[in-house]
Amino acid sequence: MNTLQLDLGERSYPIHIGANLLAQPDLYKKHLKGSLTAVVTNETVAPLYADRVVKTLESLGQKVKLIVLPDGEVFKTWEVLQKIFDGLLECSADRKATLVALGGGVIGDMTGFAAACYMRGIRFIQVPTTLLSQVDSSVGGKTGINHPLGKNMVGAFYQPQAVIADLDTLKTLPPKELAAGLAEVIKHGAIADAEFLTWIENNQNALNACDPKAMEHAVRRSCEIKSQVVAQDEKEGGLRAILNFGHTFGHAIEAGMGYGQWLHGEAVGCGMVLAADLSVRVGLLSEADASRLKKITAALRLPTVPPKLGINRYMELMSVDKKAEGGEVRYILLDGFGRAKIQAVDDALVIQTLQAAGAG
Ligand SMILES: NC(=O)c1ccc[n+]([C@@H]2O[C@H](COP(=O)([O-])OP(=O)(O)OC[C@H]3O[C@@H](n4cnc5c(N)ncnc54)[C@H](O)[C@@H]3O)[C@@H](O)[C@H]2O)c1
Ligand SMILES: O=C(O)C(=O)C[C@@H](O)[C@H](O)[C@H](O)COP(=O)(O)O
Ligand SMILES: [Zn+2]
Repeated sequence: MNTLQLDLGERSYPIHIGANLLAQPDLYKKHLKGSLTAVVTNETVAPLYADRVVKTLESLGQKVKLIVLPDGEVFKTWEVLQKIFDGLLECSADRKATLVALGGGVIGDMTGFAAACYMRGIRFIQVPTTLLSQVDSSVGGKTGINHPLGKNMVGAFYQPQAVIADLDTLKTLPPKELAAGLAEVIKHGAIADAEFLTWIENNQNALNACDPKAMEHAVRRSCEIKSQVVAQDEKEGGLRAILNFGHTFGHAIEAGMGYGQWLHGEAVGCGMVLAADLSVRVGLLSEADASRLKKITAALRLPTVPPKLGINRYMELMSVDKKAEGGEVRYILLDGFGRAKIQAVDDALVIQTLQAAGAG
């Protein structure tokens, strides 16, 4: 097992990465305060892994409440969030209760938000079971739900007590979900570590095959990169926005198509290809590098051609991006691999990117 530390002063926490971690009581033990733990999961993950986690918590003397939500991005809503509060109140959870988020990014984001809100804040532990959630969403404390008009529009920065990433859970992940997670892995290489991007390029077969050694490296290096960024800028005052590379276009695809039609990672994969093209138009990135990123994205079985939502619709959807300031949308661009920057871009160039990609 590898353990990284996300340094955030009194909100610092460990990120454990390794095989067979779900059933290790010691990893949960010191993060529990009271005698009740609620495990929040979904209908797909519960039959696979809930029993193991519940039994482990019970072995620590915890009373365990299992809260099973419907599965899907389309359920990342107020109504479904309410089911977590219903479950907590049903078992009279008090302020010492702990939530365990067992699942992918949807479960992690919603459970974290519920933890931030319930009685104005209780503890929670992230137990990510998708590649995407192990390399990205379980780390850094962004929690929340979607709004029909925009992704993750309602939420809170709220850090977990610990992240327990059991690499064995990836063995049951469908190939499409594996690819979605690889999009955020590519993102980490593209924005912060050119060598890591080359490693991804050279290990594409192992990554596509979910090879355990390749997964271990992808998860560990991604968590290192993300932790270093978040430690410097927890609440996205500046630097943290680089983690949003590909997301301005990607979130527009997700909301525009209807949540769940394109997986988050698929939309981000395609969004990164568009953001790289925009970086070329702005004069920051070479055409050769943009084309290399597109090749890597395609090789990891991610879409590189955006859906035809229409140019105006894209511009409308992107105008609600959380990075916008004073009505001006700011994009994450690549200034070469391993170097990202945030800047406003002339609409005309964005439109050129969308038109050239066939988004119109
Ligand atoms: N908070 C953040 O920093 C952050 C970062 C990236 C993405 N996100 C959010 O995360 C979400 C996407 O996360 P995701 O890609 O994990 O999607 P997800 O949570 O929908 O999980 C994907 C699918 O895999 C299933 N699943 C989960 N674990 C499994 C396993 N081990 N075996 C088999 N099936 C399994 C789920 O039930 C689901 O059907 C989006 O809502 C996105 O906005 C948040
Ligand atoms: O942690 C971050 O910061 C990120 O931007 C990571 C993204 O991969 C993630 O999708 C995040 O949820 C997007 O945040 P948002 O603020 O654009 O909703
Ligand atoms: Zn993302």
